[in-house]
Amino acid sequence: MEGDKKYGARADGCGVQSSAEKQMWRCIRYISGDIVTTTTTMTGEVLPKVPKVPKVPKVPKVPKVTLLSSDTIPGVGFGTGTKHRVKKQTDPKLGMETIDEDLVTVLVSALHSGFRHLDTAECYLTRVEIGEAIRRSGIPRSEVWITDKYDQGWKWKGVLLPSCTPSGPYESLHKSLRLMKVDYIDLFLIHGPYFCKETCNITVEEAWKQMERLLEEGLVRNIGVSNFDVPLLKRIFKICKHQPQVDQVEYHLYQQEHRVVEFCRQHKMLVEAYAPLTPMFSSKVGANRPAEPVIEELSEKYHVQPNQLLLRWVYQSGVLPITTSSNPERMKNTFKIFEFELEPDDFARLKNAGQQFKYRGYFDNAFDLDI
Ligand SMILES: NC(=O)C1=CN([C@@H]2O[C@H](COP(=O)(O)OP(=O)(O)OC[C@H]3O[C@@H](n4cnc5c(N)ncnc54)[C@H](OP(=O)(O)O)[C@@H]3O)[C@@H](O)[C@H]2O)C=CC1
Ligand SMILES: O=C1Nc2ccccc2C1=O
Repeated sequence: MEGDKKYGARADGCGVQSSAEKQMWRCIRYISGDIVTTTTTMTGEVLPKVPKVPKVPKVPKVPKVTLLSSDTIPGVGFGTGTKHRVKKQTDPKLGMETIDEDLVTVLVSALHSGFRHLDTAECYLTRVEIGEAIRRSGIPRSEVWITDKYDQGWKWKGVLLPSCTPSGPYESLHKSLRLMKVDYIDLFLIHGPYFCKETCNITVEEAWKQMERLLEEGLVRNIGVSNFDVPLLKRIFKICKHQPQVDQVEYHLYQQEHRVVEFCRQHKMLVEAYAPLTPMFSSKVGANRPAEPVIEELSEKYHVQPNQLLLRWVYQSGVLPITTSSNPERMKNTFKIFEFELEPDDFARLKNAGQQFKYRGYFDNAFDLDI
């Protein structure tokens, strides 16, 4: 038809497309979030360069752990707190809404190494990178488990820091969905135990009711806590309609958290371990600590590196490790932990050696060290 010749092909593929029409369709695809390589609009406006969606590499199979809710969570998590949090909080060019490109690169690398479980929190300021990295990785959102945390404010080394969302978890989660550009979170935790007038205006019971509302509205798939000792867990159990699925705590050879682990086992809650590699760092725990020779001997016996031995010990004790690294080789070598098993005697030797020394890197004023 005459008209078709003049204006080129239609979007349904009939005839020949004019360059203006091609550019219009690229432009529409760009605006709708579809990733294309064009850098200019029809009017010549320069768009930011957007990388093509990469091919998702084949990755090792990671076992999943079943929660009381019946949801299954990948057996090792990749954290965006600690070193990543410090960078985001201290670089004046970065902030809650500003993307740290280096962290997005780290996260895409972690996803392409095989991690399908990412850990963030309101106060890490890394929510924005989590959402961006998942989109750039080419991995469907539904295949990645996101854990996020409500910031109830902190008492940290004698300094009082107020909550980022004084009205509670409900507001925090809505902020999170906007920053990540996702429509649900897999697991939402109350980050810490500091419910007091100086840090936030709500009680832990009020916060839990807001968590339950988020669950009932389908905006979060699971709810839980972090850094909660038994007395605080009992307060939740006293008032809850939906019980916590998870308690994320510091857990490693030198901090075995017997009381919390026992309570969680009784209530079918999963314990997650942050800072699982702590015994490797003499800068933290000091030199010549009792587990050192055992870690060395058993790393040789199992032909693994100390980080793999420590992560395996955590996993084999029924606790899900959350680790992190900026180094792609270290990311990849994490998955070796699912390829070997510590013999019961070796597991016990590590456990017993660890119990000869106590070290807590976080929140020593919130826990009783006399375990
Ligand atoms: N709920 C809470 O209150 C808390 C939660 N968390 C969460 O847990 C996550 C993990 O905690 P984190 O203490 O960082 O965990 P880890 O114990 O896994 O320590 C990670 C550190 O170890 C280094 N590392 C990793 N592999 C090796 C190796 N093979 N040899 C030497 N060094 C290595 C990494 O540096 P490199 O990049 O050089 O490899 C990184 O700095 C956090 O990111 C956060 O998401 C953490 C603290 C508190
Ligand atoms: O990753 C973390 N680093 C921290 C330091 C202080 C309080 C909480 C955290 C984290 O969750």
